[in-house]
Amino acid sequence: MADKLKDAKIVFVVGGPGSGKGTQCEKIVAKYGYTHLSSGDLLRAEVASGSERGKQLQAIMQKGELVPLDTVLDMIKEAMIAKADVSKGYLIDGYPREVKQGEEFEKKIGAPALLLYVDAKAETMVKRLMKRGETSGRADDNEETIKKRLDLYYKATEPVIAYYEKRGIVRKINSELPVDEVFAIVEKAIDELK
Ligand SMILES: Nc1nc2c(ncn2[C@@H]2O[C@H](COP(=O)(O)OP(=O)(O)OP(=O)(O)O)[C@@H](O)[C@H]2O)c(=O)[nH]1
Ligand SMILES: O=c1ccn([C@@H]2O[C@H](COP(=O)(O)OP(=O)(O)O)[C@@H](O)[C@H]2O)c(=O)[nH]1
Ligand SMILES: [Mg+2]
Repeated sequence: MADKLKDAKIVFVVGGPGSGKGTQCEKIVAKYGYTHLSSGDLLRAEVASGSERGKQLQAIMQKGELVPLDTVLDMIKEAMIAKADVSKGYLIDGYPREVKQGEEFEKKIGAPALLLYVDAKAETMVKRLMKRGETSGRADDNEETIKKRLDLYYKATEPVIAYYEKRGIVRKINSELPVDEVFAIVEKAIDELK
């Protein structure tokens, strides 16, 4: 376990593609000063750097598949350590994607205090992503890749929620509501942590 991160407050933010994880994380950062680390954003930054590794990642992400576990975990850990002296807590957004990723995270970094489960209907998520795709420039915001991301979410990521539910740290957030109403529920869950 990374020594610097021993006492870090860790929140996993899990939900389907386009469920609103990033939107809620921004609001948590503004109010609580947490450090927001989106696994997808970290991967996209590597792609944008044009590195050899980035090129391999791009091919995987374009297909809506999962990048090897160690790659993502190393990136998250590095980013966490870089903020360890100033961070009030960490939002780990879009991770774990599968139970194994959660187990590895806990071995190498630490245990989450809370899992925010951002929940919206498949139909809602597809609609939001198609709209976002008009302006996001994200190579994976297209109909075909969205479908694959959704399938993988239900198959690989939903079991993560069941896994942490057994530990009693899951708070389910209905993200069908308007953003501010969703955030009011999120606030309650974060406030319970203090
Ligand atoms: N009506 C409504 N729209 C939302 C809400 N949250 C997010 N959206 C919209 O849905 C789209 C996707 O939201 P994101 O926060 O990017 O979703 P995400 O879960 O981070 O998605 P990925 O980056 O694909 O993992 C955005 O264009 C938002 O404007 C919400 O609570 N209500
Ligand atoms: O831990 C992760 C996080 C993301 N990804 C890849 O990055 C893409 C975009 O992830 P993000 O969380 O940004 O968006 P989402 O798929 O939740 O809409 C995914 O489809 C995966 O290909 C991955 O492989 N492992
Ligand atoms: Mg996001």
